[in-house]
Amino acid sequence: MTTVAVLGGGRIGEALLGGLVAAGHDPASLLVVERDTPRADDLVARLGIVATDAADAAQRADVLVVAVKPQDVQGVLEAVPAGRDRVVVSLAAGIPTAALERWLPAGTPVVRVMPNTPMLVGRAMCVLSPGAHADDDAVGTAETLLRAVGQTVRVPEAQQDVATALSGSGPAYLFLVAEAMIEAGVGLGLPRPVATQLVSATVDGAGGVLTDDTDGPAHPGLLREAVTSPGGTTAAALRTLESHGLRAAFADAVESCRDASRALGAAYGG
Ligand SMILES: NC(=O)C1=CN([C@@H]2O[C@H](COP(=O)(O)OP(=O)(O)OC[C@H]3O[C@@H](n4cnc5c(N)ncnc54)[C@H](OP(=O)(O)O)[C@@H]3O)[C@@H](O)[C@H]2O)C=CC1
Ligand SMILES: O=C(O)[C@@H]1CCC=N1
Repeated sequence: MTTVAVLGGGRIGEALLGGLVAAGHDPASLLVVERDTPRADDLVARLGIVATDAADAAQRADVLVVAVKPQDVQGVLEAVPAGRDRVVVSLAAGIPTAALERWLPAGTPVVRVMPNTPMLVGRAMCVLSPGAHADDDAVGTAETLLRAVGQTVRVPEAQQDVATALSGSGPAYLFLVAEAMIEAGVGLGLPRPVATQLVSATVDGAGGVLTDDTDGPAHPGLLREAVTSPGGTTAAALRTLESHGLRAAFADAVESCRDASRALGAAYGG
């Protein structure tokens, strides 16, 4: 079984490790390098994986996953000794493959990936772009790993910033919408557990309908129309949302996110 080492056992590192364990990956082949010792101990206790240091991880791993904050990536990678062949998969927002390659031993195959936290439940969207030394085998290794925890798609690296703004950060937008709906329901008198159940099931169900391609790809506009009876309740709600500029807010938010990712890349020579 492929030995995977995750450098950084924070939120996305845990989502990947937890998703891999849930998908049946042998926990003994999953290594984590996490400088926060209580957190590392907690991951070991809950997931049955192995905590180790960067040198040991680099020696043992077939795939080295970078899951630290963008500003920590250079330090983590420069501590990786040259040695055996391995694929480096970076989950860091904004950091270009050219920068990753500069910080790694010459010729290291690098795959830049924008994942998202639904990894934890096997429903990630992972957007991949290969670096200069990543051949089809290297990209295939990354895809095989990530398909255990969701879907993958390859894009040219120039599209990674927009991908970050849709699928990487996107779960946060949807959680905010869910939170706002729950609070609205509570404000109108529903008990919080009931409001939470109604909204969670609605988000899950709507997602299921949107991704069901039995009759071809679904169109969200048509699905919305199917809920909207002429002169009915949904039309009243949608009119209110449009009057508050919901579409423009999303367009601006996605652009701000794209720009933030682009600025990170620019800071590292991308
Ligand atoms: N969270 C998300 O939804 C997504 C995150 N990403 C990307 O994933 C990366 C990680 O994000 P996230 O998981 O949210 O961040 P976190 O801060 O939750 O996790 C990073 C972890 O790595 C640890 N760490 C940092 N440097 C080292 C080191 N040298 N050795 C060992 N451990 C180290 C940090 O410790 P300490 O707390 O002490 O710094 C922290 O526990 C980022 O680059 C982000 O852009 C991508 C897509 C989605
Ligand atoms: O907010 C961030 O910077 C990271 C990248 C995408 C999701 N979370």
